[in-house]
Amino acid sequence: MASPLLIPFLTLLATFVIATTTLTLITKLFGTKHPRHRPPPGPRRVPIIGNLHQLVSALPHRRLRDLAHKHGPDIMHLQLGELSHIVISSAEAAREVMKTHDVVFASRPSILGADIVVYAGKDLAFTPYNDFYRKLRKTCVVELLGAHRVRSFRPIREKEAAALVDSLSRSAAKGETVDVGKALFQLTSRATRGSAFGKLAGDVDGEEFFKMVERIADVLGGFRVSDLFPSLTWLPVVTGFKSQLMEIHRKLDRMLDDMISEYKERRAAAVAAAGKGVGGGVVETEDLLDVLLNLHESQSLDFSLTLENVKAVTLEIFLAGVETSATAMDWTMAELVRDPRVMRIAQEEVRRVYRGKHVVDESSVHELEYLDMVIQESLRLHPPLPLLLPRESTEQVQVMGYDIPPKTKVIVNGWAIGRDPRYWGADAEKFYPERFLKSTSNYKGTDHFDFIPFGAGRRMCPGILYGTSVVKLTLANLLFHFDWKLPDGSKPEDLDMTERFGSSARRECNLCLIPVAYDAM
Ligand code: HEM
Repeated sequence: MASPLLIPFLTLLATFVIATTTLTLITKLFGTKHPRHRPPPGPRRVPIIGNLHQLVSALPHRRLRDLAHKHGPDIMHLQLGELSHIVISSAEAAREVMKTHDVVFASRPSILGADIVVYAGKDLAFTPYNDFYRKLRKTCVVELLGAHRVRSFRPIREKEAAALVDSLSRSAAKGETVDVGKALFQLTSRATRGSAFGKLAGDVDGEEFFKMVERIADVLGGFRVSDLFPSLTWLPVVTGFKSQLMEIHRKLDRMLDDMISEYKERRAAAVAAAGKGVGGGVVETEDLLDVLLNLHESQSLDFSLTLENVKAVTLEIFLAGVETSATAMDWTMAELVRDPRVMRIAQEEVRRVYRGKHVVDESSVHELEYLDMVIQESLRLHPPLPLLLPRESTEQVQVMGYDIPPKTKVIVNGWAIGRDPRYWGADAEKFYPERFLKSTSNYKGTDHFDFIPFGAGRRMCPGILYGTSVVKLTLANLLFHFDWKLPDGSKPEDLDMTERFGSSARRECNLCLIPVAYDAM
């Protein structure tokens, strides 16, 4: 006979076995509701510095592409100092970051240089994604960089392009070699100065201002140890980096204050002359500083645009617009000189469209379709900001099936995506503008995410129209009025295309060429 305890024991045992099996089954079936954290793949890291040592020996966008090939062709995790980063290297992953989860990734991480120099959160490019940012962005897009405003600056662009042609014609007459890269940088600087504060009497030293802007661009470019180890607050102090930033900020702030004072005096005089009394009416807007000061004084926005915002945005237009546009033109000219076939087709087009005219103005630039493809192809191979601008996640999210915690820094390798054979075929590295005849990709970045020189989504560059207008008109002038030769009998294929990484990915060597005047008659 069975022990009286045996039946309850067996019942208990059976219940336990059934319960455990059922629980295991349920966990297996529905376990995805509480998945384990699944980080993106990435190379092994070492204590303290993480993967930082793997970025030192090459240009960051190239090194990141090589690492991504090995460890995560779509998305890769890197620990840079104290900060967790993801690197996006495919169009599919870029779409998830800049479209599917655009709001989650619309913030920018804090960067010491930007915090100190660009008025800590009062600007556009480095401000976190918040209500203030959204309102400022809308104002900039509508009031400063929209089609209407960019059209109003057409005379400035045409004047600067004509001045460059004059100066090159003088060099051509003497058979001189010209530093074309430098000339293009001066042109974008002057055109931006004209649009931003063209009405200044000139007392504010333009040269000095540009030198300061260049210094900021240098301190904002690349990866800074002080940004990667934010807990070491003493580091930028002992290295002198912080005081260097403060000095740049103080100087620029003073220059911007002087500009604003001059503007205010001139505007007050104009208002008084119109018999309206000081501060009584809105002065007709012309340049960007005028527009910003009008918005500041009239309080017509649904947020308060402070004088610090005015200064930050003015500064940022120079920071974001001058070097990027000049770099884009420099690369395009270098590619054209290296490829006489493409140069010939582009020149034939512009010389046909402007036949019989002495001046290449903006009236017919929209007809230059081949030149458009040339510019696109150059931006594909040489995006001036190869890693766009850094972003930061604001909440937990999944990208390509991997878990990304909040406050993860995001690097989008637009350069690698633009050269990826998965989207651009086996000849992805070749300069071949005709590929855009068939391609439906364009730099608006909203379709395929395989060509994003201006970024995409909420943080996309708001200066596309402004930038491409300068680039296209200037190049059309260079191609119409001149043929181009390399100095010292160098061959096109010998042109050095080495890059250097800074605030933008420029060419390492200056582009020195001999202009030969073309007789259009
Ligand atoms: C060929 C010329 C240019 C290129 C290649 C370029 C490229 C870019 C890129 C890649 C970004 C980051 C986008 C992202 O994070 O997704 C950006 C942002 C920005 N760009 Fe441009 N840019 C150019 C010209 C300009 C010009 C002319 C201006 C102004 C006059 C400008 C103003 C800005 C600003 C303010 C931002 C920050 C936007 C934000 O964070 O909301 N850019 N640009």
